[in-house]
Amino acid sequence: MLLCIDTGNTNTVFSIWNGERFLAHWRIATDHRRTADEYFVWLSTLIDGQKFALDIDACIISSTAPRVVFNLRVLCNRYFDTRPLVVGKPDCLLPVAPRVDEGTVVGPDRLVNTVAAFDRHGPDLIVVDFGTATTFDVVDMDGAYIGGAIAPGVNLSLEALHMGAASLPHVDVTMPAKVIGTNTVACIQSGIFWGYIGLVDGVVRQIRAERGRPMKVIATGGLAPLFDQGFDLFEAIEDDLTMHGLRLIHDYNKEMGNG
Ligand SMILES: Nc1ncnc2c1ncn2[C@@H]1O[C@H](COP(=O)(O)OP(=O)(O)O)[C@@H](O)[C@H]1O
Ligand SMILES: CC(C)(COP(=O)(O)O)[C@@H](O)C(=O)NCCC(=O)O
Ligand SMILES: [K+]
Repeated sequence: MLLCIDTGNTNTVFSIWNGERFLAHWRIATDHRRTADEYFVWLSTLIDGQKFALDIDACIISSTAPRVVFNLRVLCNRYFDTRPLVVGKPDCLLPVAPRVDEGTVVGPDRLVNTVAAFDRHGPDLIVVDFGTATTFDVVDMDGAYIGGAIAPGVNLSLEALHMGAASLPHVDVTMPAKVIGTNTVACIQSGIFWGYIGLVDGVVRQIRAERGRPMKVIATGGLAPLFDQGFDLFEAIEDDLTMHGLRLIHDYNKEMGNG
């Protein structure tokens, strides 16, 4: 079985692929101090509640938090006796190389999303990922990542308001009933919700104009459904996009005789 690990700046998701389908998805807060032993205790406890044995013989990691990778590598080596593929490292092959400015280290999550979206939707796409940051990844005709946009994530913006303004409380993101808020919480919710609708719409519009093409928009990340309530911003919402991409990249490396 293949263990796919997707580490974002906020959460890390572990998924188990049995060659045909994902058997489980488990989520833990991202913390670079967590040791390989701690990961394993946590995984073993979760596996106890399942109908399958934890029989891992391959691992692939995508991490937007570089410091976490060391302990994840140790986990794979020590407990599963495998050398993990780490997306973005030279020894992990990608079907198509990104075309960006020399020296740019593209977020591995963006490379993985690109591979997954191209596989499912073909060429000429914009992938929007609502994670810690809200990212826009542009996928070219041949499936290459060719750049995009990075905006602060929804929760990061809410947190920044609370941190920077003495009288503003921490507020949960939701779609407000009205645009004109009549109390502080409703005002913040309106600013964030309608602000992000405008942000996504605006960035997509500008990318399409720059490319001179319609381009499909695929959304992923926990907050994507919130922004899809009747606005027709996205062609599809796929919460398993990153995991699908990790599996594809693993299979591609295997086909190429790598690892
Ligand atoms: N279903 C959800 N509803 C509300 N907030 C969510 C949901 N899923 C994730 N979040 C929040 O969205 C932010 C981004 O989460 P996540 O997609 O896991 O980010 P990352 O991949 O960068 O770690 C976090 O603040 C998280 O708490
Ligand atoms: C933009 C990101 C912070 C998004 O990370 P996430 O929200 O998934 O934690 C990450 O993709 C990253 O660190 N990128 C490096 C710069 C780049 O992609 O150009
Ligand atoms: K992300």
